[in-house]
Amino acid sequence: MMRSHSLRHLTATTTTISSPSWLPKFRSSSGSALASLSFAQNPQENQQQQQKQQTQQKIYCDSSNDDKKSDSNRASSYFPKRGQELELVCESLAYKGKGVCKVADTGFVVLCDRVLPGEKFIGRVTRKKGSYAEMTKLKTLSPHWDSVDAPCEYASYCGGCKTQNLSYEAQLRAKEGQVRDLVVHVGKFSDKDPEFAGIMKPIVPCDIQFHYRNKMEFSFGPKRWFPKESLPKRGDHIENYALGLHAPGFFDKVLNIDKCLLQSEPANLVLAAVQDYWRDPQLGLSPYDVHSHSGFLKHLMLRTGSDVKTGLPELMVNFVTSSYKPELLRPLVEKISSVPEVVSIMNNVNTSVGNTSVGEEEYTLYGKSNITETLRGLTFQISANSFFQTNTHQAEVLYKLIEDCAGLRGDGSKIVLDLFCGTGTIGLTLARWVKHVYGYEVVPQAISDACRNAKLNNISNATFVQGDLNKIGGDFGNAFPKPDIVISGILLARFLVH
Ligand SMILES: C[S@@+](CC[C@H](N)C(=O)[O-])C[C@H]1O[C@@H](n2cnc3c(N)ncnc32)[C@H](O)[C@@H]1O
Repeated sequence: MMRSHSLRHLTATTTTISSPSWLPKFRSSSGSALASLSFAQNPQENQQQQQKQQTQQKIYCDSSNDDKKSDSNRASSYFPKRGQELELVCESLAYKGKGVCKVADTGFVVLCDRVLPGEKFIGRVTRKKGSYAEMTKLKTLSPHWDSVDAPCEYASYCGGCKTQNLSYEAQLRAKEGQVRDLVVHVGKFSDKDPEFAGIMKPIVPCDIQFHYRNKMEFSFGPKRWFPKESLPKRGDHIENYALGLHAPGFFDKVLNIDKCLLQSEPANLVLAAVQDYWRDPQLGLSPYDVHSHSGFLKHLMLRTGSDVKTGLPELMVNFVTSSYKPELLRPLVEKISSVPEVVSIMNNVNTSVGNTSVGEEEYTLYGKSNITETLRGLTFQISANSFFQTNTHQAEVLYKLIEDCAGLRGDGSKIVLDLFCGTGTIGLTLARWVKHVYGYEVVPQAISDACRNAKLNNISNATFVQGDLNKIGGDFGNAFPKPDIVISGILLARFLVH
């Protein structure tokens, strides 16, 4: 890792955006000052697991270059037909949790949802996508390694979680593989480079695997979606309407759920209270239909923060509706406000036909218009549409890691540039150690949150500027002194290399 006088790029997450023209301005002269943070690798790889992987590779992967060449030749001439059934073995997990499989003898790549590394299964080809195909799983023939019982009753078909039946250690390894692939193939770093370990940090597992999410968004829908294996039988009583999470890959299919293991217990109490009441015909509430664009209730967003003084959870409930009709929501608001943790009930009105939850107008129906959270000893006010790291517990760990990687000596001499700063949380947690923080972000509300949060924490050495970083000109760097540390919360690894 570079010493503090050279420029560092700290990457909290990696995402594809094009490299803007101004970036070279901020590259260090040595060109290698990179501290990329990755939540991706378990350093204590279990030996047995490695053996399993090696065995599996022998069976399913071609490792020699010659084999790869002939594989790609065979793959280019082979294409499975739509509807064709194939017996495959999942080799690894791709981004978003799809299983990567190769058709025997051809090397042709097929992606399949809900299969896990090592699992042998029969699947049906659903569509062609460029040089690969997608399929759905029909039947598992032999289970994957590291199989565990998923604690959530909806896990096998809910779009919210895809790998709950894979042990946490295996999930970490899969994520590590994905980040490594990005860093190597997109970022063009060599994992053979002795300095690679300094570029891609080892994964830091989270101590809590459930009830960690501080924000969940559920959708309302006119019809409940059922997976094939649990379709209702003739004569079954089926409640109308749905409130829950989407079926994987479908914006218009809502799986009704009463409880989500990702969110806090108080958030589950609110979800249960809404489920219990919103269908009451006397309320006259209707779910929004994404096809006919009729109906009132679009989304239910639940955010959990904590009271700064007591540390106890505090909750924001945000109803996203297609029009402003507060009288329709009043009975629900009365019921939900009786949950002691609820301190804020908001209404975002979104009249567009899109599925987004950010309203053109926002109203406070009960209590305050934001909730609070504490991070690295600072207090943050979070409004309905503010970006805030969704795992507060792990954000604490991540931000500590950023502080450590930045190697700040606390002499107040450094300039920090916090790109894609959201509500400014990373920059603000560093502000106490540096001369000045400059934050850039496209969402105006996030910028006003950042400014408010700076004030709230008596931080005066931070400047936040609203703007689209994809559209800035060559004079961008004139707006602030040459930075010593560049943080980018949304970044393509390639960005960092050249
Ligand atoms: C993943 S969030 C990270 C926020 C912050 N760095 C943090 O860790 O809390 C990414 C942020 O990038 C912002 N963003 C996305 N595209 C942008 C662009 N073209 N210009 C400026 N900001 C952008 C988003 O609005 C969002 O707040």
